[in-house]
Amino acid sequence: MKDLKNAGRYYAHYFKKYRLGFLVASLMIAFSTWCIVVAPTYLGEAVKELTSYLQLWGNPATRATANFDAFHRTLIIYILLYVGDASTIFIASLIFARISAFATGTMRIGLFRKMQRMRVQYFDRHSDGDILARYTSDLDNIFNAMNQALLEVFLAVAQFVGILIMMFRENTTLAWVTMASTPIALIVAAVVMKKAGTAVDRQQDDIGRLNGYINEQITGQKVIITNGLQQDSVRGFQGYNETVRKSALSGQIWSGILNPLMQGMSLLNLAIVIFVGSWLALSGTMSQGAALALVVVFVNYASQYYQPIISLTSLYGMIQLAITGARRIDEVRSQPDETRPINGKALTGIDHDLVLDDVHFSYLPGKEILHGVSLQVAKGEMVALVGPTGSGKTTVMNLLNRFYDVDSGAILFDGTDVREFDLTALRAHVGIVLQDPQLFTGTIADNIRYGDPEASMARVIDAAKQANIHDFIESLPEGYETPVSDEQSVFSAGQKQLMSIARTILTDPKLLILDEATSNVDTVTEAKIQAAMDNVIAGRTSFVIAHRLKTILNADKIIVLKDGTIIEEGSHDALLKENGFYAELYHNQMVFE
Ligand SMILES: Nc1ncnc2c1ncn2[C@@H]1O[C@H](COP(=O)(O)OP(=O)(O)OP(=O)(O)O)[C@@H](O)[C@H]1O
Repeated sequence: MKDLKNAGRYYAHYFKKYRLGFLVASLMIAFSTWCIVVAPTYLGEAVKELTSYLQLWGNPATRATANFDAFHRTLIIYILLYVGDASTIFIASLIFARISAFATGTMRIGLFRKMQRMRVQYFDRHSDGDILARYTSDLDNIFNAMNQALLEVFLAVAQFVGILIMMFRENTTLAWVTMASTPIALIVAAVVMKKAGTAVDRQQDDIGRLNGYINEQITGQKVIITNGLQQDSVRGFQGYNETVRKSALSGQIWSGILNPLMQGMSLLNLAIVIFVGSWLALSGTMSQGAALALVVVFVNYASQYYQPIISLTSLYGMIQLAITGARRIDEVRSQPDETRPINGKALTGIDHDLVLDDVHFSYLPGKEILHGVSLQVAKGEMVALVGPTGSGKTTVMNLLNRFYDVDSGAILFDGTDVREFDLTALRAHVGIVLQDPQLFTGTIADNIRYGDPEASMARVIDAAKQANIHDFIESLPEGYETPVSDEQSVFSAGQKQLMSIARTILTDPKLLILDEATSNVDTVTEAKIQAAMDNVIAGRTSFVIAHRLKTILNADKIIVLKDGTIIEEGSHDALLKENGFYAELYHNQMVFE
């Protein structure tokens, strides 16, 4: 029920722009409903005309006066009513198709815009597949439901009300007889729908697990091949596949049972109406023609009466998926945006120092990761963060750039808390080279000027030269215009890393953060990356997160983090002299280098 209310609110938000379209479509539906519920009375009328014609024709005295004029007129009106019904439904369906296409388009762009404003935390806590599914299957489910179900729901409700009104106008007794079985039908429908809903939910969960398994096996394919685990992989798949088969079958049985069940009830109802109608006709209170006409009219109504219920139940699955889709997209919409200070201060650079003052931080409540980290970095200094895995190095980086905010303490640029700066200005001055470099669809030049799309070609080339990647780019047949796509990248990890360093150099950041930039590359590329890093670091205040200590020997200050606390701090030589944790780490590594 809560889901339904939320979905109602969600759709109302997107539909309010299309009020006029809804009004016109509603008028069309009202007219079509009027046509469809009034038509049976004309059929009854035609039967009456035909009976009276036959009576006149059967009597030689009146045979000359018998004619088909009235019968034909009534039949023409009857046909026109169906033409009116079909054409207005056609127009209404075009209007709904238009509204659906525009509304889902707006939802998609709204979702995309929202993603750009949201906190990094959301992306850290949700898998890529889950986020992608909101753009694909959830929005598709919403579109399908809007496109197909919206018109049907409007029509079903209007027709149901229309048929009820007309039946009571025509004959109260037969109207009650037609309606008598409704409570039983509704109870049956509710029970089956509940069963079907549970089965479909289980089916979707099982499909989700199957997809997760496939995704994992595709990503880990090389590990599977090198360990000769192909057969095990197939066996694992069979298990998931079997579960999906079973739950899909159960889902299909419960969903499929509803329609024939309702059709059966509708036929039973029809038989009862014909029986009672004929009994009423034979009881002699009406003329023969009127009695026959009444039976014809009610046979029509009784066969239409269940149609709205049948179409609503057959749309149930689709509507359920759209409600779930709305819940999942609304969940994204209701995520908090990044906190941006009102009238945030401008940041032009770091003139004196950068200070972390007793910083405490936790990703999850009650699980503190950084326990009172304090350090000072003078302008232009290079600081290296080292420490065992999970010690909090990347977390410090996340705070400098305000991907997350501290729980207590502060990060100060020239004495000003980072939370007071305009967020865009802050990010413009903080350059990050990530461990896993990201390339975007476009050309190499586009990728290098990604942070400043207006940058001239001369600046692009200059950045590439500083990043030691210019010669490689020039050696390509299309040079800087070589197409790039992260998905089908033909570049090595090192080449991607160098392009990403060039991208950072081009934005000329005042604070630079390099996260493990030399992992996973050969020694020649490592030397190139090291040289590129030296170029980009020169004269800039910078943090380097490194596992390979050889790359940070010339750091002005090395900070050793362990379990979220700084345990040692100083230059490489000073720390070696201290002969503590860093010295041990360094000597251990040198054995393998
Ligand atoms: N988004 C997150 N949500 C919850 N906990 C997180 C999140 N990111 C990191 N952590 C936890 O915070 C701790 C510090 O992680 P962090 O990534 O800062 O370590 P690290 O020193 O950079 O490690 P590594 O050298 O392996 O990259 C770890 O225990 C990790 O499990």
